[in-house]
Amino acid sequence: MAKIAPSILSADFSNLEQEIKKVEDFGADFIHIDVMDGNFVPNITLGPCVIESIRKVTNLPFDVHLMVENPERYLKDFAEAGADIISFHQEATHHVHRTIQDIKKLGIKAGVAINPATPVSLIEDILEEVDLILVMSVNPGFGGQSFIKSALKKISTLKQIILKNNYKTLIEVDGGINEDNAEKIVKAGADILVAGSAIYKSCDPKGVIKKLKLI
Ligand SMILES: O=C(CO)[C@@H](O)[C@H](O)COP(=O)(O)O
Ligand SMILES: [Co+2]
Repeated sequence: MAKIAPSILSADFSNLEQEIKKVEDFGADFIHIDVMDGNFVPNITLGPCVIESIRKVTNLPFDVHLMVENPERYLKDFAEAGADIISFHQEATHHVHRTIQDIKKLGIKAGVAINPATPVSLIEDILEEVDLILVMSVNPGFGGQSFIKSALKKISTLKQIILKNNYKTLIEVDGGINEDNAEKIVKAGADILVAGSAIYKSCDPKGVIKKLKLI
């Protein structure tokens, strides 16, 4: 059974407390928080002060997805604001291994995200070090895009390497996930599904979370 991480990027930002409590009541496992800097991606979202505020409204773990250049500059700020997992992009720093170690030194979990065009081979050497790999199934920057099918092959390749080597690394998949394609994604090897618009833009978010959790 996959764990579900609703992305608040598609939530009503004027009412974040209720939007977070709602998905917690409906059985969400994490809150996925998309941080965009207008540089690594062509969109700007939120920073540590918003995370610090919403930290008070839920006990769910905060899964912070950094879509920022040189993420190493902000790790301490996000950890202090309440992140439980920080994932940064392989493409956004020269120092992937060092950045993983720096996140772990802050006492939280470390994830590495890869864009649709980034091959698994580029993160194979750090797989054992990292708590999760965040496979992007859309180009990062916006919610509500369509799932890129080539992610499925990437997920199964990753899963085979993880199983073969007995690594503990989890696979999280992010972008364009809905009730229609979730089964294929979990079959390919996903452990955590991020869903933004499929949950927050639905008239039955409770039903969507329930269905995704049963896969
Ligand atoms: O990181 C991102 C987008 O860059 C995601 O977390 C999206 O927020 C997911 O939204 P949907 O594709 O599920 O609408
Ligand atoms: Co995300």
